[in-house]
Amino acid sequence: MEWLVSKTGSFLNSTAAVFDHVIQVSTGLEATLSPAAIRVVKTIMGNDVLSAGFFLMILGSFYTFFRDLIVQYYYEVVSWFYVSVEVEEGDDCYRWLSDWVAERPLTTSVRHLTVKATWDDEREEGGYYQSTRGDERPRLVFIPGKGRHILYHKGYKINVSRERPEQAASADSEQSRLLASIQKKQCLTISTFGWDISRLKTIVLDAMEESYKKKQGKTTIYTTQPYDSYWSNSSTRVPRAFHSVILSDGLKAELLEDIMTFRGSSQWYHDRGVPYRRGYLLHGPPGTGKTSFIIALAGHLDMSVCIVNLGISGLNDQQLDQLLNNAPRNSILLMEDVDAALVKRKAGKAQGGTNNVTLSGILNALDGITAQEGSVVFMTTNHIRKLAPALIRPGRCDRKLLFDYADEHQIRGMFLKFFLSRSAETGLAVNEPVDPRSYTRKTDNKTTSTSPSEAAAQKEALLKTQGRKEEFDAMIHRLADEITTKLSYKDTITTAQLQGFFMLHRDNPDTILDKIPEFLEELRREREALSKKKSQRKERMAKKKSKEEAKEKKAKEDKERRRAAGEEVESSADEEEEEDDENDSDSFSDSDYYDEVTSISQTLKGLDKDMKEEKKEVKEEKANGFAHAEPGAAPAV
Ligand SMILES: Nc1ncnc2c1ncn2[C@@H]1O[C@H](COP(=O)(O)OP(=O)(O)OP(=O)(O)O)[C@@H](O)[C@H]1O
Repeated sequence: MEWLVSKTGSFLNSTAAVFDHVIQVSTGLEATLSPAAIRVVKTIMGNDVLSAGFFLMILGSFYTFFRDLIVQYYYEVVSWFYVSVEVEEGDDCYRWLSDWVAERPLTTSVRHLTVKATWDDEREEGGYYQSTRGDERPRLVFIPGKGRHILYHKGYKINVSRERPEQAASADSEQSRLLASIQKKQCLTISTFGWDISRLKTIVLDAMEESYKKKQGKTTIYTTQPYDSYWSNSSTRVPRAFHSVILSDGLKAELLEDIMTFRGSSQWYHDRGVPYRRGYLLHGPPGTGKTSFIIALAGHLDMSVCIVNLGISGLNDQQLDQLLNNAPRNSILLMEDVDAALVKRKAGKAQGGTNNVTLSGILNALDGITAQEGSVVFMTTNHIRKLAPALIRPGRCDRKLLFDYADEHQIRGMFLKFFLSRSAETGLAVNEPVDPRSYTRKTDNKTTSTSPSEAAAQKEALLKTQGRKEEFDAMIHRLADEITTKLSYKDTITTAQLQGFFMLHRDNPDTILDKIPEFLEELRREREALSKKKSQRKERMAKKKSKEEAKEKKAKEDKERRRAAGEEVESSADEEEEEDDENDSDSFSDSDYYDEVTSISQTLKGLDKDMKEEKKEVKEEKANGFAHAEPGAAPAV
């Protein structure tokens, strides 16, 4: 202890001596310092504790300085021995490289993973399709998570680093900081030891090739996440067979021809200075095949589909513009339910929501699609009347096509699609009782070698089956004729409802005819319930509106009174908002929506009334001994 005290004392003395010496040596300095400053320095030097503290402070500063220096140069020095490639989220390369990394076997160094459940069709090839009692499970994809990881590729070590760049602390509020951090794109860096960059270039090229190979013959669907202004998600799926979508006679062929002509007319557009893009609006009741058609069309034309959900929270005009402009090449841009997005915006605004897509934002984004030559944009809506004329004027929307309730051609087509044997669309042989569990995936069918006698027996069985199939098909055609006399456009059935009905009886097509009255009755009840609900909602809205109007009127009168009394009155946010909406002359009002709903329910009521009258007529005809005529068999409207 004594030793420690004496050592510390001598250390402090020598420190003081050093400072004394410094002071003495810098006598010139003394002349320049003010007497007060010299007094402070001398006090410090004369006090053991103060001079030791001062010394430690200097020591600490040196330590920090050298530590930072080492850290900074360590990475520079180390990186001198490495080559690296960095890519930002949102770029195609990011997707390719992420998938490439996900496909590599993980080493023990990878301890932080991101896991993704996917239902893509890759499981058919990869053999990682899991099944218990025949039911399906998603494929789990494990990807190295945030941080640095090591992988081995062709015998050499690859460092993979996934980081989100540091957040600038300048954002003024917590919310904007959060928003900015979400918007900040992740970076993926791959690096390897040595100075040969060609290895990494090869990896990127391989990743791109792998990605294209996987997408071959598939339809890729791109979507986006809240707050992202790039296509952050993509999934591939087996293309939907084009002939599986049943539209009115000639509509599909007409649309296909239109789009094919467009795709082959780039020179024509350039020569005439017309922006080379084409917009389509598919409108009509829900469940009439609008989305299905677009997906099938993309598969047929070997294009991808980029789906923008305009109602997604956090999406603003600028992001929408970026999304539309940065859509992957050779893709169809699909904006679903455009009307709903604007209604949501109004509701969102009222509740302080974050959806900021405006009508003018959509218009600008549509007009500004310049990066993509030959863009094909599809919009869908259930309520065309709610759309602003500016949105659907030619140039933004070149073709408006009604996807209506199923007509006879569609009813027949849907029935044949479900029940005709060897149905090319479904691959199901429906002349055998179809047990859903007997439907196996392509990969489950193993090719086994057969002996000549087995082959002959199989051939005979096949011929027999063939004969039965032809018989069965003839029956299905007869049934289809009868069904189209019982159901018609007038029944206001959507193709989705038909699909549900036929699927319900898929094992017994011959019972379908008897089930039709039940089916129609069910639809009628559904419609009634829906229109009741809608009229109740309309009443509620009208009440709410009149209350709000009364409140607003009162507030305005109050303000007027105060203004008249000479008080200073600020214009409220509400007033400004109101002005905004008024300026937004293209926007539609809620009342339009309800007008439309009312008109639909009135049409339905009218149709029901027509049917009742027809039934009455038939009864009368029967009573008068005329030939039997089925209700609902009136010609299509
Ligand atoms: N015309 C059709 N041909 C074949 N299948 C159809 C057709 N219409 C609807 N379907 C089937 O009905 C379901 C719903 O169809 P889809 O989503 O395409 O309708 P939609 O018109 O886009 O509806 P919404 O307006 O609500 O988005 C799908 O399973 C689809 O297979």
